[in-house]
Amino acid sequence: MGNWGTQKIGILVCIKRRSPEKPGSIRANTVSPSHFVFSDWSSLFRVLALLYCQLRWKSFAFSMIVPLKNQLLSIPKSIRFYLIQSILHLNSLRELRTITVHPHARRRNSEDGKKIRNAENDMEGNLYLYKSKGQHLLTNPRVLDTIVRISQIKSTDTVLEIGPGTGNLTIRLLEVAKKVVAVEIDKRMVEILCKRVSEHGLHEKLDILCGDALKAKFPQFDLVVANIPYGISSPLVTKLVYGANPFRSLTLLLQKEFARRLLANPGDSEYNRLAVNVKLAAKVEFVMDVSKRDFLPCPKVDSSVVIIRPKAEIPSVNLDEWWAFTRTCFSNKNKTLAAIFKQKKKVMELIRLSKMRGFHGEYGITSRYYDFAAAEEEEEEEEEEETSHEQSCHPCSGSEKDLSSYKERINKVLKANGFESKRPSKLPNEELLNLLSLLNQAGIYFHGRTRPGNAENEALPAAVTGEF
Ligand SMILES: C[S@@+](CC[C@H](N)C(=O)[O-])C[C@H]1O[C@@H](n2cnc3c(N)ncnc32)[C@H](O)[C@@H]1O
Repeated sequence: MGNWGTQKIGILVCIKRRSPEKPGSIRANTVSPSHFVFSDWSSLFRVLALLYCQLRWKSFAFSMIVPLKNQLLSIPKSIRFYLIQSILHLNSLRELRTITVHPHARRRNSEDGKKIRNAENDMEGNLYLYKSKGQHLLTNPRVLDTIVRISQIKSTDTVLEIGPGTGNLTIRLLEVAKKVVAVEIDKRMVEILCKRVSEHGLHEKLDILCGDALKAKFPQFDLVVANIPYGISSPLVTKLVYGANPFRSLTLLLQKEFARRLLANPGDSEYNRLAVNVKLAAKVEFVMDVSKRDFLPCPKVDSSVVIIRPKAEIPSVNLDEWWAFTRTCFSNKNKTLAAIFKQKKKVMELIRLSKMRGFHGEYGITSRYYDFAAAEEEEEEEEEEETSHEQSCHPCSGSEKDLSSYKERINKVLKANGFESKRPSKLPNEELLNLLSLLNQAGIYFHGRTRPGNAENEALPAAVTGEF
C-alpha cells in the first residue's frame, strides 16, 4: 500500500442507530461519528476491517469518508453539507442553542475538525425524533433567518407557531415579536423548548399549548410562522385560512409538492380542490425552495416556503355549498362537466340532497366562519348515507323519472352557459362560482343541510368576510 507522505486523510464513520425500545423511531443523535486520521491506505483499511468485524456492516445505516486534510477523495458537496449540519444540529440539541454558522459557507479544515469533536462530545443526547410526527428539525440558520425576515413581524405582533420542536425558529421569532404562541404535540419537545427559551431569557414572551394543532382552539394571533408537520398540511392550512381568527399572513414551510399544489393555477397539472378552496379566501405567494439537507433528520422530500395572505374581498358564497360543489367537480377534475353530471350516482346524490333540503327547510347562511372539522365530519356522514341510500334504492324504482328530469335540468344550465365541455381542472374560481350560482338558481344544490352557527366564535374571520 502506498504511503501518502505528508498527506493525511480523515475518516468519519457515521453509524445510524435505530432505537431498540421504540421500533420505527430514530434517535436525534442518529449519526454517531467516530473520527480517525490516516496517512496511508493500509492503516485506513485495517481500521475499516476492524469496524467491519465489530459492527458487521449491517449496523451501519450509512458510512462516509470525509477528507479532512487533503481533498484526496472527492465527495459530493451534498454529503459534506449533510455531515456539517448533522454535527451542528447535535451540538444545538445538547447546548440547546443554535449555532449561527452558515452551513453552506466554506470552512477551513481546522473548523471541520472542531465541529467533529463537538459532535463526539454530544453522544449522550437521547431524544427520539418521530417521523410519524413529522419531526424534521430545520437547522439551516440562513433559511431560518429568511423565514423570519420575509414574515415582516412587528414588535407588537403575536405570532402563532405550529410545531416549534426544539425551538430553532421559536427563538428567532421571540427576538422580534411581542409574543409567540407555540402549539406542540410532543411533551418532550415542550420541555426542551422551555429550557432553551429560559436560557435565552425570553420565556415571558412565550405561551405554549401542548396538544394537537388540529384540535386546539387558537388564541388571537396576528400571523403564523411555522415549519409545520407535513402530515397535517391540508387540514391545518384550511383551518388557518378559514379559521375564526383574523390574520395578516401565514408563512409556512411545506412539502415542496404540497406547496406546488397550493400555488397551482387553472390548467396546471397540480391544480386541485385544495388550491381552489384556499384561493377563494387567500392569495398564495412562493418564497423559496428549501433543500431536504437543511433538516435533521434529512427527510425524503424537499420543501418550499410560501406566504398566504387573506384576500381583501372574497366572494359572497355559502361555504358549505361551495365546499360540497368543489368536492363534486374535483372528484373527476379532468372530465368534462357534462360527463361529471351525467353520472347516475352523482345525480342521485344531488336529488337526495335536494330532498333533504326540503325536509330541513330553507337553506340559510348561519355560520360566520367555516368550521372545517364539522364539514369533514358531515362529508363522511354523507358518504355513509350515500352508500346506504344506494343499497336501498332499486334501479327500477320511481326515482328513475326524477333522475332523467334532474339530469335534464343540470344539462340545460351547462349548455345554456357554455360549461358543457369545460373541465374543472381548467376553470378559475370566478367561473366555478358562476356555475355554482347558476345551478343553485336552477334549484340544484350540493349540500343538504345547514349547520348551526358557532356562538363561541363571534369574531369575523379575516380570510372570510363574505356572507355565509
Ligand atoms: C417539522 S417539525 C418542526 C420543528 C421546528 N419548528 C423546526 O423547524 O425545527 C414539526 C413539529 O411539529 C410537531 N407536531 C407534529 N404533529 C403535531 C400536531 N398535530 N400538533 C402540534 N404539533 C405537532 C412535532 O412534534 C414537531 O416538533
